[in-house]
Amino acid sequence: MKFGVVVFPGSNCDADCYHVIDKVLEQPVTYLWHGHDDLQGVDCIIVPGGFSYGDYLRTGSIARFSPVMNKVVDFGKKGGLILGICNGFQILTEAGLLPGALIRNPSLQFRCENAYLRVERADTPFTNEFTRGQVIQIPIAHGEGSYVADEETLKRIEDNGQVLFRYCNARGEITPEANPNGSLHNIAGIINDEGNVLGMMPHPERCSEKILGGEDGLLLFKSLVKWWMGGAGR
Ligand SMILES: NC(=O)CC[C@H](N)C(=O)O
Repeated sequence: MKFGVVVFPGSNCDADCYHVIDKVLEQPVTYLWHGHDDLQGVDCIIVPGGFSYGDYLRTGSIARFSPVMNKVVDFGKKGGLILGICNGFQILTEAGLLPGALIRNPSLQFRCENAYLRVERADTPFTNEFTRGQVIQIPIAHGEGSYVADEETLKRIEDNGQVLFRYCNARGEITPEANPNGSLHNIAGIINDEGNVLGMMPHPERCSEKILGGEDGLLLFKSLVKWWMGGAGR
């Protein structure tokens, strides 16, 4: 299963994602330069975290106009697998591949810490290696990670089961105290209507090896490969 990691000016988690795919997951991976519009035949695109274009104007709002993003949007609309992490999630909402928006944390703080997440569904290409209701720990690192959407959109994504991860406490309870950034409904990650595009604020690539203090993130990458090898790729 061939992965592509998009690189914008200001991306800073691109090499971490590449490393996990290459050395831990042991799958083929290539970088996709923002200025090119060639997806190199990849099966899954990762839009990594960082500060694309310095977060000017609004996070993700400039990156969304990069030549590569035209192809990423086409790919997603045709059912291609896309994973947007942190700034990647922000870019995917700006590009219209995911509903809602990420705004500045109400605390006005850049939050860099471990967060507990509850896995809401285990029947998707991104979460089949987890169990439903599983509590996992994944680091967050962002200043603009507060998920918002209008009431109608929020109801639609909840009714459709598009929320895959919610911030919770160590016991898996969804509480305001466990919410690091004021996201509506404690939302940490959502998929699109069709289920092939995931955006999440926490960083699975930062907890995919024991030496980094945890491997919960690796299950997400493994889910993609399992789903692909299980028939989706043929
Ligand atoms: N780690 C990241 O991707 C940072 C995300 C974004 N630039 C923010 O601060 O909100």
